[in-house]
Amino acid sequence: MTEAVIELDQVSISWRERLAVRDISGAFVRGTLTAIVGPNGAGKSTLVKAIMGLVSPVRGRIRIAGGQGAHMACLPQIVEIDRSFPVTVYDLVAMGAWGRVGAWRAFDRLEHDRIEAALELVGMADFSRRIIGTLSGGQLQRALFARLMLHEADTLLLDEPFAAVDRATTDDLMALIHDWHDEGRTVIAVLHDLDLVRTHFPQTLVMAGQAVAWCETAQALTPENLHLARHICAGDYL
Ligand SMILES: Nc1ncnc2c1ncn2[C@@H]1O[C@H](COP(=O)(O)OP(=O)(O)OP(=O)(O)O)[C@@H](O)[C@H]1O
Repeated sequence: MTEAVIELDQVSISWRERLAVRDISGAFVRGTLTAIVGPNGAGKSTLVKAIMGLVSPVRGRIRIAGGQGAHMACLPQIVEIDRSFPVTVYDLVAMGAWGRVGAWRAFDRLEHDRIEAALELVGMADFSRRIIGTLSGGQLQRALFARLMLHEADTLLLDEPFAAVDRATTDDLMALIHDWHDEGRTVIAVLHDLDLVRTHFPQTLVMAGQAVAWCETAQALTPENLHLARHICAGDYL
């Protein structure tokens, strides 16, 4: 089955009058595991935000199967998390269930069990009462993965999930991503580690404002495509 869950039709997105993403067309197919790679400033995060409906394209269309926001959840860049906010790990993870429960209603036993199970899966069961400001980068990222799980979304977008985490945490969290993929979910992750992409991600979108390649990873991550992406982002072809 090759049903598109997210379809991009000549999508351009601007940031303060400048195009950050230019004329990207293609589809993320249901159940696929796709990496988005590219140099700094290539428009990767901007594209993720547009797919989540947080910014609008200036040209083109983004079609989401089931409508904008349907069954999608996003792991933001860790730098976007306000770690000074006085919230416990448990409450941070519980926020993932707000879509079902609402922000102000008490959690029932089922939601509580879901939160505990997610904390257990990410290896954070013993940290549930800790304030998030006291966590290491890797511990916070584990907690954010648990929050993402609470959404029970069919499509998951992760923006640099392994930035500032150690190898062991990367391996544990990568195993969770494989579990989601095995369950038939669509997973899209912005990544910088190309070896990790080659090992784990069957599909890759190489960005440099525009799409340089969007296909099977071995064909996308050629030296030519990576060279081209670097030069486009450096402004050599303007
Ligand atoms: N919130 C923002 N503040 C400043 N510039 C932005 C912002 N959002 C987008 N831009 C600009 O849009 C372009 C694309 O940025 P974006 O963050 O999407 O790239 P990226 O590929 O995710 O980069 P990185 O790998 O460095 O995170 C850049 O030129 C950037 O300066």
